[in-house]
Amino acid sequence: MTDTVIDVEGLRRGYAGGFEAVRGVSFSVERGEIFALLGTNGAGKTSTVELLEGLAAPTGGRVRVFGLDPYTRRADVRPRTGVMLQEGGFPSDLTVAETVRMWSGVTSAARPAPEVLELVGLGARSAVRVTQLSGGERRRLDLAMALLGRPEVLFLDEPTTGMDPEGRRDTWALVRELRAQGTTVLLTTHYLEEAEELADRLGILHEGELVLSGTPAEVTATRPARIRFTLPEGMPAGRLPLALHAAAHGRQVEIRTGRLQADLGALLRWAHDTGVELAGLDARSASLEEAFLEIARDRRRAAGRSGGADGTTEGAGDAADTTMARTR
Ligand SMILES: Nc1ncnc2c1ncn2[C@@H]1O[C@H](COP(=O)(O)OP(=O)(O)OP(=O)(O)O)[C@@H](O)[C@H]1O
Repeated sequence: MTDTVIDVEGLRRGYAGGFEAVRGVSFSVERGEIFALLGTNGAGKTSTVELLEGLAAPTGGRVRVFGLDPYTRRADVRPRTGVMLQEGGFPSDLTVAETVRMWSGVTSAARPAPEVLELVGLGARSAVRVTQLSGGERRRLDLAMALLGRPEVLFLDEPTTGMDPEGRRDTWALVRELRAQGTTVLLTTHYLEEAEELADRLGILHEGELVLSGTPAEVTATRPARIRFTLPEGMPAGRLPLALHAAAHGRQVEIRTGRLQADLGALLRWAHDTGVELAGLDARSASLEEAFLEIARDRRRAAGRSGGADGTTEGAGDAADTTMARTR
């Protein structure tokens, strides 16, 4: 049986002045799932997450966390959630341990300071003043605060920005460990590799609309795979099997296909039968990064076609049509 922890339906957020940053977003997150919200700068990620955190009331639609309205029932919802904001804003004259203790005072059933600092890899830095921490270490401290109350739901807004590769890997391992213990995680990130590594499902926001969502594999499957190779000298690309739509630049060939296995099979059979060696043969599915960039480009192009001077993408086609079945 599923246990829906976050449920968002037709969510809208308009700001004073009339700008609508979130335009009818719907998705749900099950207990123990990691859901990533992706989008370019200004896509509406933070505006959405703030509504889930109960920091503001939506101007339209509905959000439920544990079946409760996080804005009107903030007192019930907040103690069960952990929030890692983009800017923690700690008093910088305190040490790391003092900062944790200060926060513990306003957190019910807080983890002991040494435990939470060990969790985020700051155990050895507890006596250091916050002002002396590196950017990545501050993000770890932000994460420590979010974990202090053993939350059932963790909101992570760009958690690894500023971290070095090791810090990022450590944080990913920790987030996976938390998921294994049943924590539900809603993550926003600019790092597509991070979403690919962590997310069970993800949603791509563009100008306030959720244009695509699904598992990372489902999202990348909406984009063509690519086969690349170099033909031998004197072998024209026109000799390739007709079914393969190849773009050739000299001897370098690139085939874009929605049927990777079938086309790769046909290519290899042809190469075998004709005795042609395909130098540097490389066949791969689209990466999440490619899918993300193409979706943003398609949407911009579609908006241009529909003449939406205000940037709206109402009715703008192809990417929206590929929305996955589990988007609600
Ligand atoms: N208080 C506000 N008043 C008016 N407009 C706002 C306000 N806060 C955000 N916006 C606008 O709403 C849009 C979405 O902003 P938001 O911060 O949610 O995007 P984001 O996807 O989180 O971006 P980023 O990746 O840069 O953090 C932007 O165009 C932003 O300028």
